[in-house]
Amino acid sequence: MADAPYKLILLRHGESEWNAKNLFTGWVDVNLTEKGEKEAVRGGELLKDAGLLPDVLHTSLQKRAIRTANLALDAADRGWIPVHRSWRLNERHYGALQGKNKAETLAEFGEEQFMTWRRSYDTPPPELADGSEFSQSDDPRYAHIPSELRPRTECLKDVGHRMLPYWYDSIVPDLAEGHTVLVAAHGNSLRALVKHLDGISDEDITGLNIPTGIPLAYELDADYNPVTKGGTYLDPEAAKAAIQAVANQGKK
Ligand SMILES: O=C(O)[C@@H](CO)OP(=O)(O)O
Repeated sequence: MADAPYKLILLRHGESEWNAKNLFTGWVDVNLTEKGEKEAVRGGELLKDAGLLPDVLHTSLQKRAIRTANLALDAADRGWIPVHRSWRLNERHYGALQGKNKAETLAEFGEEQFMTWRRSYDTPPPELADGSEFSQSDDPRYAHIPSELRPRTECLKDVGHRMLPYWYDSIVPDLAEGHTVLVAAHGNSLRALVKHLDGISDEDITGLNIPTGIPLAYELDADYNPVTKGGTYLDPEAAKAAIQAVANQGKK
């Protein structure tokens, strides 16, 4: 289609071990649960059924996104496509909340503070000390990032700042070449990308949640703006229920 030349698919990883335990995760590199693996396979089947076959994959450096992409692409028989990975697609660094239980945090600090940390645009949680058991300060996959750029906590605004250079420098050039691009990433790195694509305000982004394992397809016009705001979930009914479940996290 001439007026919608570019195809982009966003995929949040399937349920992780720490999603299942209701823990703030961020940069901690947890694996998928069995349910998460099934969600990833189903995500790939949805791509195949829709005839939306990725030509190139971009992922974070975290195994829940990497494994989700691999399982989904295998299910769509596209495990062979080229892949690029970047820390810039990682989940938001959750600072000192990493490893903490969401329900306990809500009970300890109250709903306003909890939601400010979880969903406000520009208030990060307290920093996580280097050397903490939940810190990635010694993780070799991040050794190339200069210390002053390596996050110790992030709000969504910070995620946008570190993610968007990757969008412009690495993902847009693949779209420009006519590739159908799959981005396998995380709840908050994808919220930052959707905010940018759909032009969502700092206030309204607090209400946006991304479900696990359900592909969100965008057709983009010549200026890389969505033809349909918000894109299209390939399983809209399942997405609706799963979005509500993410929004309610902690409140159980
Ligand atoms: O814990 C996290 O890293 C994220 C995603 O699972 O949680 P939340 O949806 O609360 O931002």
